[in-house]
Amino acid sequence: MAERRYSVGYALLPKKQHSFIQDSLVTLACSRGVDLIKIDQERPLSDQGPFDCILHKLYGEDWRRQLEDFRARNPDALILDSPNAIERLHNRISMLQVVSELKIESRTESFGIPNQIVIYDKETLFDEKAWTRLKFPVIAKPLVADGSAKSHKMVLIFNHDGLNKLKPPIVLQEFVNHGGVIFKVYVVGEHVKCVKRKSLPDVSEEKLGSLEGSLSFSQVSNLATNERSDESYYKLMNLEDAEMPPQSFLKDIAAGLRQAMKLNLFNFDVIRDSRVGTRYLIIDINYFPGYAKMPCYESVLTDFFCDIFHGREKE
Ligand SMILES: Nc1ncnc2c1ncn2[C@@H]1O[C@H](COP(=O)(O)OP(=O)(O)OP(=O)(O)O)[C@@H](O)[C@H]1O
Ligand SMILES: O=P(O)(O)O[C@H]1[C@H](OP(=O)(O)O)[C@@H](OP(=O)(O)O)[C@@H](O)[C@@H](O)[C@@H]1OP(=O)(O)O
Ligand SMILES: [Mg+2]
Ligand SMILES: [Mg+2]
Repeated sequence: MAERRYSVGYALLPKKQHSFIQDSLVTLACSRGVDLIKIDQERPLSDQGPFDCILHKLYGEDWRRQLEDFRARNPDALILDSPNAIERLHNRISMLQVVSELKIESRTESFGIPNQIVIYDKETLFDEKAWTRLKFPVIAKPLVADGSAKSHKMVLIFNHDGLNKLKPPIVLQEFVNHGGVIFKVYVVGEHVKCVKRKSLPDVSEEKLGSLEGSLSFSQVSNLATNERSDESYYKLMNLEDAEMPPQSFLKDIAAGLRQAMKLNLFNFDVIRDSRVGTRYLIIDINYFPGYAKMPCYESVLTDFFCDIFHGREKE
């Protein structure tokens, strides 16, 4: 008897579709019984399908309503991931709150988030009392992380002079020296893959006093290179010497975040505190990141689809 095939309808913006829906992924998934089918965003979702799963990275009330309608009509189908769960990541305070509440068993490593405060208005920005807990340098990040270019615009603030050009609502997060390397941990269901990326260089205490008020930047960790083979990338960015955090530690954090956030598709950014080599800080969590930059993304995603469909057969 022919093996049951599964259909995954995807709804992505053009840039995302171009980067994520590569022939290599479609072909491999198809060979494993999973058909990736583009949802026509010009027509109602209810007129399309049938789908065993909807994979999406779209926002807005109309799309949310269509997904709710789809879920009501197809209670056994999967939605990856639910808009309610994704919403937590659109605010840089609620995004990291889940990390602060995470408990994992770890023998030597510890983790947390950097000291941070949220500033809703200019008055608070210049109110010294609001500052008692933070020390310079700090990174000013837009409070809203909604995928817009604006939500990635950051400013590294070295002293009070740098506060003038900030526009609340923002999060002010202590800049923690971490040796210029960031660890991006990609999560696809139970699959966890850590890669190294270029980050901001350390800021020495001595230099702090003489630095200009601030430095603006955006998505420093997203430097694309032609060949994605990690060895050459790590050499090019001289990242090869940076030691990876223990995989079991990252898997425990990934599993804890997945359970707490009820998300399957995300990555989280980890830096190692240069002052304490076994202390790791989570500074950012992203829904449905750039998986195509992850080594072997085709097999990881295809294995995940098989897990969710065949795993359900065993239920
Ligand atoms: N608290 C911090 N201490 C040190 N460096 C930081 C800190 N927060 C951010 N950075 C640096 O700034 C970069 C961007 O920060 P963050 O990841 O929060 O922004 P983003 O726009 O959400 O990035 P992404 O493209 O990963 O979504 C990080 O990759 C890291 O290099
Ligand atoms: O496509 P890219 O490779 O830039 O992926 C980036 C992704 O952009 P896209 O979803 O619009 O594609 C970003 O999404 P928004 O926060 O802007 O929603 C965010 O998830 C980054 O963390 C991803 O970079 P990565 O963490 O994987 O390095
Ligand atoms: Mg980040
Ligand atoms: Mg981010």
